[in-house]
Parts: sequence; C-alpha cells; structure tokens
Amino acid sequence: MLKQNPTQTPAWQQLTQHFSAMRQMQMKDLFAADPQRFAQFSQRFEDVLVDYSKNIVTADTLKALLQLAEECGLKAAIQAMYSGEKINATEGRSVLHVALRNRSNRPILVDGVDVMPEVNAVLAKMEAFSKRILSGEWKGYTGKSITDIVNIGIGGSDLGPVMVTEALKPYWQPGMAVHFVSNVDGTHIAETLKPLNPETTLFCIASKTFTTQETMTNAETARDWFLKTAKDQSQVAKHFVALSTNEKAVAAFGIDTANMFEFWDWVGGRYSLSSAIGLPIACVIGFENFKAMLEGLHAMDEHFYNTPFEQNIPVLLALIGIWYNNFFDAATEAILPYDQYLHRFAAYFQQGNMESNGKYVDRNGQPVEYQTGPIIWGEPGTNGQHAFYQLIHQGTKMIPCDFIAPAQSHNPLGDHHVKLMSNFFAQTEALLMGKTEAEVEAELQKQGKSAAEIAELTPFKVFQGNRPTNSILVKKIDPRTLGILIAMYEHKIFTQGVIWNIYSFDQWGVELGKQLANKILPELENTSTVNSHDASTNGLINAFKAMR
Ligand SMILES: O=P(O)(O)OC[C@H]1O[C@](O)(CO)[C@@H](O)[C@@H]1O
Repeated sequence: MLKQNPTQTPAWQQLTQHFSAMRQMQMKDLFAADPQRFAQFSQRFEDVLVDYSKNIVTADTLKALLQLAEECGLKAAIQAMYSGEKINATEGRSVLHVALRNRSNRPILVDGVDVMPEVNAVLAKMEAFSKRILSGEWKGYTGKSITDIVNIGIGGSDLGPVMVTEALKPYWQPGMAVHFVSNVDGTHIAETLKPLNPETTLFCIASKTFTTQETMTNAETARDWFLKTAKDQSQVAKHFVALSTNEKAVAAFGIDTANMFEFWDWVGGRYSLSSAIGLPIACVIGFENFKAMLEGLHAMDEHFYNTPFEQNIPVLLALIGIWYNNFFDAATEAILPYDQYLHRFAAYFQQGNMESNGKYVDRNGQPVEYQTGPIIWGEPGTNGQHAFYQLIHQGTKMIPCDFIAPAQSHNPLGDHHVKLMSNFFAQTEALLMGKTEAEVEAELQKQGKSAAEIAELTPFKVFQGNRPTNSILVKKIDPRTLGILIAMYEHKIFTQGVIWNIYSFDQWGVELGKQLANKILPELENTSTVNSHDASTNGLINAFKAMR
C-alpha cells in the first residue's frame, strides 16, 4: 500500500492555495450564484439522500480533494481491503468486515483460502439458533423458553449491538427483550440482573479475545448469579453462549464450544456487528431483519467499491471532513440524528472513528505533521438543540455537523414528526444563513425597542451563519437503511485513514491504560501504602485506600 504523506502531494499544495481563497467564502453567496447547487452537491442512494451542498466547497474544492484521494492511492487501498490484503499491518491481519455481509458470495481470499464458506456457516448457525430462541424451542434449565438476552461485552463487542437493537426497536419480536452489560462497574450488571429470571435468561458472552477484563469479570458474575439459582454447573450450557475468536478461552470458561459462534482475526472489534457479535441483534429482531441489515451494508459496500469517487458517498463525506479538519482546523464533528431510535448512533461511531483514526504515527512509523481523526460526538435532536447547539451557532469553533432524519416515523403520533422535521430543516438553514445585523435590528424595531436598546442588544443576536452541515435524509430507519448508513460511515473512516496515511485498524492506544490497571489492581487489594507511581497517582491511591 502506498505510504504517501498527504501534505507532500501536489493536490495538498493546490488545496492550501485554494483554501486562502475559500476561507472567507460565504455559502449563501454560493447558493445565490448557483441555483443548481443542491442538485450538484447531493447524491441519492436507494432511499437515502445525502445533501452536502451546505458546505464551504465549490466544484474546484471537490476537484482538488478528489485529486488528493487519487494521489494518496485510495483506489488501490480499497482494492487491497476488499481482496483480503493484510492492510492492518501492525497486527498482520486482513480487514474484511465486507466479507461478513458479502451477499454476492463472491470468493474473498485470506492467505489463499476463500473465507465465504465459514462466513456462511456461522450465519447459518446464527439463523438456526435465533429461530430456536424466538420460537421458544430453546429451553432453559427448568424447561421454560427464553424471554431475555443479556449481552456481556464492551467496546466493539457491545456498542454495535446496542446501537442497532435500539435503532431497530420497532422490529423487536414479541416476547423477547435484550439487555447490555459492558461497564466493569458492578452497578451495571447488578441493575441489569435485578428484574431478570435466571430460568428464562440467556447470556451472550461477546469478546473477540475472550480475555477483556471487564467482560470476563461480568461474565463470571453472571455465571455466579445463574448458578445461585440453577445450582447445577451442567445447566450453564443452556444459558450461556460465546461470541468469540478464542475457542480455548471459551472452553476454559465452561461454555460448551458447540454454543460458540465464531469469528476471525480479520474482523475488527469496532467493525464486528455483522459477525457473530450480531447474534443478540438477530435474536431480538429476527434473522430475516438481521439479513436485511446485512443486505443494506453490502449494498453500500458495493457502492463504495464500484462508484467513481465524484459520486461515491463515503468518499465525498470523507473528503469534506478532511477539508474542515486539515484546512479549517475544525477539531470535532457532530453526528445529530433526528430520530430517537438512533440515540446511540453517535456513540457507536465515536468508537468507530476515534479508535480507528486517533493516531499520530503514520504508516512509515513517523509522527504526522498534520491533523488526523476528529473528535466525534453528538446526541439526538431536538435534545441537543436545548443543550449544546448554542455553541454550534454562536461559539468560536467550527463544528461540521451531520444531520440525519427519516421522512417516515415509526411512531406517527399527531404532529410530532412534522414538528421534529421542521427543527431538522430549520437548524441547517440557520447554520447556513445566520442572521445579519440588519435583520436583527429590523426585528428589534418591530418589537418596539428604543434605538439605544437596539444598539445594545444587536451584537448578541447576530448569527454569522456559514457553519457547515451535511443533511442525510432517509425514507425510514429500517434494517436495510440502517445497514446502508453504517457502511457509509465505516467507509468514510477508511477513506480518511488512507489519506492521512495512518493504520485505521489497530488500537494500540488502549493498551497502556490496561497494563497500568493490571499493575495497580493488586496494590488496591491490601492496606500497605503505595509509592511506586508518580506523586499524584500515589496520593490518589493512598487516599482511596484510606476512604474505603
Ligand atoms: O471483544 P474484546 O476482545 O473483548 O475487545 C473489546 C474492545 O476492546 C478493544 O480492544 C479496546 O478498547 C476494542 O477495540 C474492542 O472492541
């Protein structure tokens, strides 16, 4: 794979020059000058409309950004990922989440072996299992059917299934509920288990490595809770299944490996929701709906693979993100879904994006001299409007935002949805147009304010506008559309990682904290004074011990 420093490309130089012309550009002037701007700067994919016209970009900006993608070897990088090359070089692994939802079934080779037969075999096992659970055929140790699934996992073994099961709540099958335990804080599992009955509860222990401290601790607590009632160790098989790549550790924990749903080292944790990690999803929305989501993911995978970059939605979103991140110095991006069911969508892509592209070392092992991954955050609208939008509208920082909304609500109650959507449209319009001094003065005059009051109040009520947004309007949040949206963001992240010349599929940055926690843990289990750390850490640990 090309290891190109993006700042050394001709396109980057061109963008730098172009930026000096664009930094003062007003989007409203661009709209006024070009009645075709919306048509020119929007793309449709199935029931998804992506409008990126409210960005500080012209055709020339996109041309230069597309050139940057070419010069950084994006085409070859996509090819390398889809053909199973070991693009996760620091871990020596292929990156093949696209194989998990490869509905075309075309062979995808890792080390010369087609992975599709094993992908399909696990999917078939998930289908059979989820059907047995949902039909009530799978019985617990007292002969009762399962009513509650508890997924125990963290990070990529939690956030995807949480986000998807919440997003697709209208598709939950009758008589089944799903719960998630991730935090090692005992409160999480204690509160989750409180209302549950061990006779009708199934635990999915979800861990790629099956060594993660949080997950193994919660899994042991769950097993103790279960055995407190069931008594008999042999009944564990009816209530515990494992979603993992580590057969040995699964067996050592006491889970029958017949109840293990396998995946592979070429599935990254944060890209694993369409692998066996998706089992709790299939068990609550049903396998047919799970399959529809896989089909949506695959449709967007195909779009990303086959579409020329100038119409390629993930590529365009990635390039626009780079424009703000690297030229306008925007440090964050907000994801703002106007759909309550998508309330964990930003959290999901916080891991997806920040664990992938939060890197300062490039693929040559050198520190980068440019910005890489942005900070991702967000909450559902309209709650965000009454919390942090003040800063987006009038703060000193540029925050490019993605607004996401469905045209059809799953809960068409009265006029709720049109009210919600009026806010969706109003916000991006306000961020684009702002409100001028003259408009504010006229408004205050109408309200009967004196000249002195008008002069005093006007500066506070002016909105500069010119704040960039993408609007992603979908027909309905259904399994297929959700799959499309997920893959769209995944490939945006990939594209940016390629251009920033970083490795997007490792996560060494999470290791140091884990190592130190393992060192500190035994120090917390006795009463002696600790002095093996820096003064602050020693002080805190010793204060903690004194307070216990
Ligand atoms: O599935 P595992 O192995 O328990 O890991 C959980 C999570 O931990 C990480 O390795 C680091 O936080 C994530 O990448 C991963 O999703």
